[in-house]
Amino acid sequence: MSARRPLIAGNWKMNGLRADARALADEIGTLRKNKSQDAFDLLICPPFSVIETVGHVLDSTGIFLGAQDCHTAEKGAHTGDVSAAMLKDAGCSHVILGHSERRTNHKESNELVKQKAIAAHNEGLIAIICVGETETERENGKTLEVVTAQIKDSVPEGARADNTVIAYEPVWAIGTGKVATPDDVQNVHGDIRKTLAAKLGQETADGIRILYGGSMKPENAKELLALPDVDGGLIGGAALKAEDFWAIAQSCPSL
Ligand SMILES: O=C(CO)COP(=O)(O)O
Repeated sequence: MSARRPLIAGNWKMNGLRADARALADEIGTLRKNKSQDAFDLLICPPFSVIETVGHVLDSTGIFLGAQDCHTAEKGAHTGDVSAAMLKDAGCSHVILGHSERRTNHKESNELVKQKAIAAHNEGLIAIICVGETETERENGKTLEVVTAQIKDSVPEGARADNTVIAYEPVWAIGTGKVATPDDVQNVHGDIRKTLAAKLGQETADGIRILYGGSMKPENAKELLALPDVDGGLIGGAALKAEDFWAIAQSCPSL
């Protein structure tokens, strides 16, 4: 079991019109309000279009609000993009960066993810930096090599426990129902922490939370969240159902 306070983060991806988003946030907020002594942090990352709507609903629930991407620049001629300053202004405390859906579909490099993380840090946002291998990389025995390179090259030198979270999301496990075995997850998370320690110093690495993401559900959450280097989850599909998201959070070991 980890000594770090677990973070259960919902990545809603491109889901949620205003009425649905409001209803879902309200359901989660109500569950949270009934339990004020939780041994975990909760975070919801809705699409840009409903950030403010969800933020209003979450007000005074203690649930953190985040976004799913940001630009490297503070402002300027970047049609369609949103800056870290704008997210902060809209009430966000966190931003997911380098999700595999962006690394793949938008050709985001490690260097770009790092520049986005620096932009997020400059605005006082917590960057959730995603890493993870593809199925082919895994089959070729390249998991640790790929993830180590992603950590080395996507995490800024200024990363600390209070401004950075890592999410290990094996690409082949996202939205597929396939989940990495607890042994594999612990092995990769342990390796990520070693890489962070070499890059940032042992003490900093010890405090940084490393989340697992990829088909995390109420049925498998307890076993995953009990692993020594798993400090929470980044949840996709199951975050769109309040009771499943809450059940996952309830699976966190108590501190
Ligand atoms: O990509 C994910 C979270 O960022 C995981 O998605 P699923 O939980 O739907 O597999």
